Amino acid sequence: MQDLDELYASILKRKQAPKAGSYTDYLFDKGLDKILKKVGEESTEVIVAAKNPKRDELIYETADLLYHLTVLLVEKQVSMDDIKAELAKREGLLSKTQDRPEIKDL
Ligand SMILES: N=c1c2ncn([C@@H]3O[C@H](COP(=O)(O)OP(=O)(O)OP(=O)(O)O)[C@@H](O)[C@H]3O)c2ncn1[C@@H]1O[C@H](COP(=O)(O)O)[C@@H](O)[C@H]1O
Repeated sequence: MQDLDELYASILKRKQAPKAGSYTDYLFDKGLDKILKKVGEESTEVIVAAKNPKRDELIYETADLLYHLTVLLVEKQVSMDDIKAELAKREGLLSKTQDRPEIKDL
């Protein structure tokens, strides 16, 4: 079992200590444009899979997308804690809008 924090840590480790034959290293070597291309491709594959009745395909493609997104975050030096902090801010904002329907409807 690997959660997103562990995935981030192993990708960051590859960035700091390259390992021969690692696909992650290959992406870092190719650089930002290649990583962005993969994020775009994997996003499209998630959309296609979601239109398909096979639940397994959506799970597989989502895992691919999360992996490539995590490579992008490491490349851009954005941490999982940065993302969690942003989500936490929204949680606060959302609970406030629940008390203010005029904002929720915007
Ligand atoms: N979670 C993943 C993961 N998900 C997908 N992939 C790789 O992503 C690639 C995507 O396949 P595609 O067919 O889309 O691409 P491709 O045709 O092989 O390659 P491109 O020429 O398109 O770049 C495959 O080679 C997968 O093995 C991953 N590679 C690594 N990880 C994790 O990343 C960490 C570091 O692993 P290494 O890359 O082995 O160092 C470990 O925790 C791994 O479990």
